[in-house]
Amino acid sequence: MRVLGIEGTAWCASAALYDAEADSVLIESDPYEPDSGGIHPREAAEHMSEAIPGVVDAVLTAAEDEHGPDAIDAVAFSKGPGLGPCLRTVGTAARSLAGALDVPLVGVNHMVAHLEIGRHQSGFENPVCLNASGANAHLLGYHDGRYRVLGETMDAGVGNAIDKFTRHVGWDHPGGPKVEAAARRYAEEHSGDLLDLPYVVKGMDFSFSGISSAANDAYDDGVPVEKICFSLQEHVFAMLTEVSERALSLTGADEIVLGGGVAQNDRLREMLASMCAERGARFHAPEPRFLRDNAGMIAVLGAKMARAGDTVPIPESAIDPNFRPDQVPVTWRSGESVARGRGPGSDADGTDADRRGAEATVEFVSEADGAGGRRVIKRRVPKTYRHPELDRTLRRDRTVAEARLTSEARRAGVPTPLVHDADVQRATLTLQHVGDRDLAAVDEGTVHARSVGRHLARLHAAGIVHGDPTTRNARVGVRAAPQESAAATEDDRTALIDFGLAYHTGHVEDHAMDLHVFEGSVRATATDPEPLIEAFEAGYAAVGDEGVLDRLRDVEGRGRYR
Ligand SMILES: C[C@@H](O)[C@H](NC(=O)OP(=O)(O)OC[C@H]1O[C@@H](n2cnc3c(N)ncnc32)[C@H](O)[C@@H]1O)C(=O)O
Ligand SMILES: Nc1ncnc2c1ncn2[C@@H]1O[C@H](COP(=O)(O)OP(=O)(O)OP(=O)(O)O)[C@@H](O)[C@H]1O
Ligand SMILES: [Fe+2]
Repeated sequence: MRVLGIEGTAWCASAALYDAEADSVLIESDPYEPDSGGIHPREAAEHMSEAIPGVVDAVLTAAEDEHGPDAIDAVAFSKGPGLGPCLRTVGTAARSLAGALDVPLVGVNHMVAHLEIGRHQSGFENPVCLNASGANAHLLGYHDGRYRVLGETMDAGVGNAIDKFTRHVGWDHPGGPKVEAAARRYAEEHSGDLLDLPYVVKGMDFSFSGISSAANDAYDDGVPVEKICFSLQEHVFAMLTEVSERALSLTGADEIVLGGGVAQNDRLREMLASMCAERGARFHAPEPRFLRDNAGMIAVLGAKMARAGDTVPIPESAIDPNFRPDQVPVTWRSGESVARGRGPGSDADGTDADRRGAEATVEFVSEADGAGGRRVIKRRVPKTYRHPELDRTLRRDRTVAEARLTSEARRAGVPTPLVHDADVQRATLTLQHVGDRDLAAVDEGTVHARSVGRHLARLHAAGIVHGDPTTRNARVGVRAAPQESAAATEDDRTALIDFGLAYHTGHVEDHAMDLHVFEGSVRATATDPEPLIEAFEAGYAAVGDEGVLDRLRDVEGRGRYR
């Protein structure tokens, strides 16, 4: 099968020929380069109208010269997400070409194409996928016929966050490669001294708006631009690597593929490769021509979809500027799930064997402490992928936060482990052992999910957010609560752990994010997530503020393709 792909979601007018038998890809691209500032949608669309015919013609001529007039079996195009005016131009070109050649048309999701090219090349079966592109940043995992969004940016895409700073400094678009070059110069010429910038992760979600503004302010205050570029990269890429590691830990997957234009950055690839090497996970990043926007990835996924019969009649081939990756029915893969690694005895099964979380190693010890209770020793081990200064700060701050807020949460009526000892220097906590297993390892978890809802509502009423309430950070058992109260209630069967990302806040938005993080983890790990989510929300509503649930709907509905 040979597929002609067309891409033009924002800046890159591109056409490609994918020959499935030879597994070869020919790509012709014509980029739009704005004279000043960022991408102007109208200019970008004009560029598409001018450039698409040329790149399509080049690819079609090459195909027909080699294979004759019936060279093409299907036409695939980027249906979204992207800039509406650009998508419409490309859609029109694709429809007329499919009509003229009399072949089927395939409508491809651009973000799913960014990740499928890595899966195709690596041969990995069930990777977690990190898409680091201009307008987006998200982690995806396959589960039951869809790519679930395990985590994503709550505001700007990662490339856009970097480009926002370079625009402020007056550099031309795209800014990413210039930031990379400046950061490399700084690392070579200086000791790699780091500027402290906001570092914001919430479970597997993250935010870049604070860091872009802080970088702009630092520039206005006279901090050398190379130092800001270096520090921007160190913070932003460490955030992406941390959430990727958390996704591996949560799902039990042991493979990662990377996609998107920002993935051309050597430092990002280096951090991910080093994190994976430390965990014993496999890592793949395609070569640069398949990372930045290109029609090659559209043609490759188009061929898989066409082979699965997933073509679209021309009247139904409308573009969708807000097309999310989790809306795509994945017709070209079978039913396996990214969370397959959670059978008994595996690291993610949540029963009691020493384990490695995303941040820490956890050792289970039987302590002769009079009460005969078991303990866990949690060590936040240094992460060699991140800058030593950033690593020290994060490990110290999180150890302190965990010790303090685990205890405060218990005083607010939420079952949490007793903190026996905190060694801040070594970033090590000794905690009471709670529960028999993680909620993620339980098949019938609705009772526990309801309790997690009530627990979070109590926490929020006390002005605390958990920051990482996942199904691996809820421990369940006949009696998971530490207190020996006479009558154990239903809520005593579920305890919350891992308060390293917890903080004090009364903001509805922060409370809603806690709910969003929990629901994301349920969708990532549960076979049938909906009953758990319903029970969780009912539990929250019974104790907490309905306004937070309204805000949750708002968080979920926000279009993030800006
Ligand atoms: C929807 C679609 O139009 C959009 N496409 C897109 O964002 O183009 P892409 O080629 O994936 O990524 C471009 C971004 O990639 C950044 N970039 C390119 N080279 C870079 C480098 N060496 N380091 C950091 N960023 C880099 C650019 O600054 C720019 O922000 C998307 O995939 O989100
Ligand atoms: N007090 C405890 N009692 C029983 N089990 C625990 C306790 N603390 C941790 N564990 C177990 O160890 C695992 C990892 O611990 P924890 O979540 O605190 O580490 P982490 O590295 O921060 O993990 P992640 O960031 O992946 O959630 C938990 O999922 C749980 O199975
Ligand atoms: Fe892209």
